[in-house]
Amino acid sequence: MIVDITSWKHVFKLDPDKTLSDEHLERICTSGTHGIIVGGSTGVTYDNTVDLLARIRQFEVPCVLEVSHRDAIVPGFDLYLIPVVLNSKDPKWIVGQHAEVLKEYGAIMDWEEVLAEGYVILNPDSDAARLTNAETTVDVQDVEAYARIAEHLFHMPIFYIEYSGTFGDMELVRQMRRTLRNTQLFYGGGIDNQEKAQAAAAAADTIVVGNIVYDDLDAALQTLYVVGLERKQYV
Ligand SMILES: CC(C)=CCC/C(C)=C/CC/C(C)=C/CC/C(C)=C/CC/C(C)=C/CC/C(C)=C/CC/C(C)=C/COP(=O)(O)OP(=O)(O)O
Ligand SMILES: O=P(O)(O)OC[C@@H](O)CO
Ligand SMILES: [Mg+2]
Repeated sequence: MIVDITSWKHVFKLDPDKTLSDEHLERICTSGTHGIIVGGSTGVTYDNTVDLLARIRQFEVPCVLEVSHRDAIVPGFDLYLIPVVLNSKDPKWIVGQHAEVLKEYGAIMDWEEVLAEGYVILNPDSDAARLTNAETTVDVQDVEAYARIAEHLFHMPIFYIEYSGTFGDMELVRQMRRTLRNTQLFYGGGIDNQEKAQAAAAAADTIVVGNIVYDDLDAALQTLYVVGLERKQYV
């Protein structure tokens, strides 16, 4: 199944490197969220990705892989999201890793199942920022330029403002929504209650809820209400 992400308002991001009980996984997957992104910046392996995919596949929710490591490209996901870190100071995270992988898979890939994500990583204290050597000292004009590069130069379907681990600047997110025409705006980082979910959902097209799933599942499920998703039996 190839999923249509353009209607996604809310997704959970599950990290193969973290532990989630069967009961909690069921509550997430049957919550009414529009999709599950499997991904993380560190500790993601082929084995822990296969394991998480198999567990999620017990449920009907769309499940996509956000590729973060070449050794963890697992067949069987509905779609593959490929991060391109536009504010990285190291080309390895913009095209380098990608070129290495495409030397191996390029000729046999089904491009219909792959979407590029133009990332801007803005929390300097996150693993993702450290790993990719992201330039996080940026202003609204810088981020706007990245948004235009993503949409108009690279024709990327997704522009992702990433504050992983902390709640970001919603005025900046709103401004990027005004700047983008067709590219879909993802926001992720620090959404850990209804109020923050409401603010992020008002600013971005799609909100991504990650860490709170592991820290406080009930709070994670509360983030669904504000995007108008149905209350399910476990909430
Ligand atoms: C055989 C088969 C199934 C083929 C399918 C086709 C396919 C998918 C081919 C791959 C094509 C391709 C071009 C792949 C690129 C491979 C690659 C390794 C790219 C590099 C990606 C990248 C820039 C990774 C850096 C880390 C990053 C930005 C990850 C994104 C997710 C993210 C920020 C998670 C946050 O992590 P988390 O741990 O939750 O947060 P903290 O930072 O706070 O810890
Ligand atoms: O884990 P949090 O801070 O919710 O961030 C979600 C997601 O954007 C991480 O890639
Ligand atoms: Mg991590």
